[in-house]
Amino acid sequence: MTARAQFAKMNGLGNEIIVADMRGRADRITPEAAIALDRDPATKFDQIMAIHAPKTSGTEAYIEIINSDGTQAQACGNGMRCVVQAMSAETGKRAFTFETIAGILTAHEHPDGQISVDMGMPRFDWQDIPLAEAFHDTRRIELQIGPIDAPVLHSPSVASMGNPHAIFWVDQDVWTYELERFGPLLENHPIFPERANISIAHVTSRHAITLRTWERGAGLTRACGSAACAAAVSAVRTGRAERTVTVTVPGGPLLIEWLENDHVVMTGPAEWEFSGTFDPQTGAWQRDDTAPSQGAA
Ligand SMILES: N[C@@H](CCC[C@H](N)C(=O)O)C(=O)O
Repeated sequence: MTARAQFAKMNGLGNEIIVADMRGRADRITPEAAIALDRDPATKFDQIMAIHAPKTSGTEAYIEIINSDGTQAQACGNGMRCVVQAMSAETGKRAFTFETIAGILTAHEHPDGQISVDMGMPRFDWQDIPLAEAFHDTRRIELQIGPIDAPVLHSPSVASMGNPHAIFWVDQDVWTYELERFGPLLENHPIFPERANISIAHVTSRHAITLRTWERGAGLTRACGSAACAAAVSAVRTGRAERTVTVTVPGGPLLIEWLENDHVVMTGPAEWEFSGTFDPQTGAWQRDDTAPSQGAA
């Protein structure tokens, strides 16, 4: 049996996150372990943020992001806030530089506990998202769902925040749409060769957007930070909003700022729930404060 790794079950506005400490280990979390942890109601999650030893000098850690279906993601804004809170509690530091598969990013914790993450520069070229065919204006692409002559959702903006996003604009309450039905169909639509995160956005003022997201590899979520960033920049590109906007997701509000240097900064909270240890091969786990009987496998 593999030596157990420490983890913290956390959330970022209800985006369910497991922060796993994989530093000093040669092994990785297997897709089977991720799926087993997700299957257990106590550890059900949207993403695992696996903290590995740094690969590049000047960075605190290399962060691997794993969706609940066991696949990898390039970005996770809410998860990154959880990593910052966990590492800030461990080290007393407030500012961090991390590396992910998508590159280097910085983040810091404010005195009031809110955490800002520099999510980097958005990309809009169809090859970068990526799309399966050329669309030279990604503010609005041809894609619809529902009856051909009366689509329920249509003409999304698409953007990459390191990971692929499609934003469908609607004029009414985002809760009136069956995202759980349309999400999986759109996530796996052939136009998205690497699948996509699918959001429904209602712009309620030039500084406010309401958003729901079906996450690639994880499904319906109470919050998706990179989707909030993708919606904010797409709202600016389509003339719907200003560069500073509050994006309200089911879990609460996120402040998104698209800076003049093209970087997108997301600010919001993170919350610790409980800690434990787990086996990165199988997903068998145990709470720190309970007897050894608890946990999967
Ligand atoms: N919850 C995340 C995004 C997670 C990644 C996504 N499911 C993907 O595969 O791209 C966030 O807060 O950004």
